[in-house]
Amino acid sequence: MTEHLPPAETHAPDSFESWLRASHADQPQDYAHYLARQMAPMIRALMLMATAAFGIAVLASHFIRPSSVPLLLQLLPVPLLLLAATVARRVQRPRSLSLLTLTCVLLLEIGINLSSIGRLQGQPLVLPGLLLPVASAVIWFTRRDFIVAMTLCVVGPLPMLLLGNTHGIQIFQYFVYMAIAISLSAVLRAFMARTLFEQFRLERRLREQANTDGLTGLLLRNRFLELAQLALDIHSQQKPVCMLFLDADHFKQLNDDYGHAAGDNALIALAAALRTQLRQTDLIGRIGGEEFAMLLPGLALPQARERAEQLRLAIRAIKRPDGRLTVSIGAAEYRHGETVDALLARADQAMRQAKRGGRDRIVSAVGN
Ligand SMILES: Nc1nc2c(ncn2[C@@H]2O[C@H](COP(=O)(O)OP(=O)(O)OP(=O)(O)O)[C@@H](O)[C@H]2O)c(=O)[nH]1
Repeated sequence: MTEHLPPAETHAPDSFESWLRASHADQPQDYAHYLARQMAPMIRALMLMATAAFGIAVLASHFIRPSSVPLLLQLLPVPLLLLAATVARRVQRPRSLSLLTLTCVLLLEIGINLSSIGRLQGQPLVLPGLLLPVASAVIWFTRRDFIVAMTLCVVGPLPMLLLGNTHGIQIFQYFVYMAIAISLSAVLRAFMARTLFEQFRLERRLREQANTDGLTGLLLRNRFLELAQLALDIHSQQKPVCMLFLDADHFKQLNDDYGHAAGDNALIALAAALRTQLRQTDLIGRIGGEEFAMLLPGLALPQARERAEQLRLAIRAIKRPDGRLTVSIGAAEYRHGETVDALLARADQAMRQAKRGGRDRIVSAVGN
């Protein structure tokens, strides 16, 4: 009885869920991590700079114009700020980094408000200037980070302004200063965010190119094996997994008789034929010159052989100058505890047997 195979999905580029959707689609999470990696050193540096500037400003103003708040209390945020900067050195995740930075802004605000108590009017207005550089450090992450950071900048110094002796003109000056600074941040963010995203995409494309074969666009051996091992780890507990090893027949002859370009065209057509049979969970790679491998999660050997037969016929439909393009295929089913290399080696052995048996055929690995 013939079992029905799951339908092949035509838009599943070289799939295993389109390389776990990591290589082709724009990945907001990947991008957030990329940003965190890029921005982390600057964020830490700004935290330290703001801490040092805050400490110096509080000490200096204490000697110039002492406030009624004890100096130690005014300096209380400094160790906490240093702690936040130290923790930030180890943090990689964008959300945690953003939270730490916003905490740093909050601590600065507490310090700024503390140091303003009992001072002459207007004197502490310099300190809110420390907030923007630190708050700006996270505004690239998400729009929400931008809004939270800018709101903190505006709202944080308000107690100092409203409860202190600050007169109306100074409050007005403060808001003009903040409005200019925030507008500037918004404009910078809009342009920088686009540049950073383009750079992220470019770097990712370069990484992908390093993993894919230039001629067929399929995964190269190492990347194929890496992803195949991952797919085995994910799928092999619950369902069978098979590996096909495909090798084009008499390929040297094609090259020798009709030139390398004819051989290249045949390889491109072969890869395209493989792609048309691909499901989301499958994975294909070009693992050698005219050798291809296909991992088929969810298929036991009889079904994998059926799929191999479909592939063999699809490839047979490709014309080469001296006749039909054919492949010899070895099929092997995953055995518990086996590595992907061992599975591939068994499929390879079966393929060699198919060659010895006359080519253009499918052979299953022994022991399956
Ligand atoms: N055009 C082209 N040829 C390639 C490429 N990579 C490998 N080849 C050729 O593929 C041929 C493989 O030859 P063999 O390993 O002798 O195998 P075969 O001639 O296919 O014979 P069987 O496998 O025994 O059927 C060699 O001539 C390689 O030069 C490529 O990217 N483009």
